[in-house]
Amino acid sequence: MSKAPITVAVTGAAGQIGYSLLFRIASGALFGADQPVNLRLIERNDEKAMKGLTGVCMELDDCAFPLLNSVHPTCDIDDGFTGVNWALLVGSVPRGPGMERKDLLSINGKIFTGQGQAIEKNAASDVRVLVVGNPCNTNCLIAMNSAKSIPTDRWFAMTRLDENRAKSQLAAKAGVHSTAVTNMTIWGNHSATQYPDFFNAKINGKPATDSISDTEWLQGPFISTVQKRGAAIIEARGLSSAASAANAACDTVYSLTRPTPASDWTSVAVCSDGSYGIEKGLMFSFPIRTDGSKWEIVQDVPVNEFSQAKIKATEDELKEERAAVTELGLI
Ligand SMILES: NC(=O)C1=CN([C@@H]2O[C@H](COP(=O)(O)OP(=O)(O)OC[C@H]3O[C@@H](n4cnc5c(N)ncnc54)[C@H](O)[C@@H]3O)[C@@H](O)[C@H]2O)C=CC1
Ligand SMILES: O=C([O-])CC(=O)C(=O)O
Repeated sequence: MSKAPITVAVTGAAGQIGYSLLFRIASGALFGADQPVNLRLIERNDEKAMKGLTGVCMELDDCAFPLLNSVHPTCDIDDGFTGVNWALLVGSVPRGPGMERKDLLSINGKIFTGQGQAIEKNAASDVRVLVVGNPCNTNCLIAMNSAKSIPTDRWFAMTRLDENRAKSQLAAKAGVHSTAVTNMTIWGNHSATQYPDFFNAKINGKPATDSISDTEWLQGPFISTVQKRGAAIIEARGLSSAASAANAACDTVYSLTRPTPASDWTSVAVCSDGSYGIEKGLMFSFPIRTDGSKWEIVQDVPVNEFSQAKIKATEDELKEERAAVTELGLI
């Protein structure tokens, strides 16, 4: 007997990331080759956006995906989040050249109060939420605080693109394939203060620092390349990264819904429980392991003085962002 479909809402479905993401979801990349999905596609109440969404729905039809059970386009968020098991919150304005992601707080932050409330009111009782729209950690904080009856362990903000970027950089430097790089933690904010932790990363099961002895590169260009990769893509493309962001969203949901491979972990921002001294309640990226349904922050990852200073800087930035959205009345 075929499985009951999983219902996935995607906001900003007619945008750049949406255009890469929806076809992956419909083809089974998130939940597997035997798992049907319903898509609930949410766009702004705007003629151009909704017309674009109509075109995307036509293309989804034209793929005749075996696993795609239904597609429901809407600009009504209550309707859009009805019965959803996963809500992928992508819809928001991307930054342009010269902007930092936190410059988007006042533009995008308000989207997430209404969406949090609509998810609380309409979603399935097992709903899980992944925020992609920037600044994603603090947008997630806003949505989570607007939906207090949904347990805090259901809320995630995406730092997997940073994890993937960091793995690729280490792999290129060590002359190995990116799959040889494991245990890659991104600590903190999806921003230029994030800390890609090379000390605890492994290459072929051994400390990455055994393969890469260039400490100056690890402490300097490696970290700053990962931190500033989004800006470099905007500079090169004139548009923010979309295909790699959609790919990372798929990876995030995939990793959260399957057991984490032995002795590895993955990075995603979750509501801090005070682990590693990070203030409780901040949406902070940690090393995470899961059995496919319950996740935990990996404890006892060594944090030396260098790492501690980097982790503190990104925590401080998240506190500043939280103060800014508190000031704006969003939490
Ligand atoms: N966390 C991460 O690693 C990454 C996050 N992003 C962020 O993802 C977001 C989306 O990026 P793109 O798809 O490239 O932008 P885009 O501008 O191509 O698409 C955004 C879509 O969202 C829609 N939208 C805006 N407000 C909405 C609302 N209130 N409800 C529903 N839909 C709404 C727009 O109509 C548009 O179709 C941006 O904030 C971007 O900065 C992008 C790359 C990586
Ligand atoms: O940099 C941006 O604004 C888009 C983004 O989040 C990324 O590419 O990491």
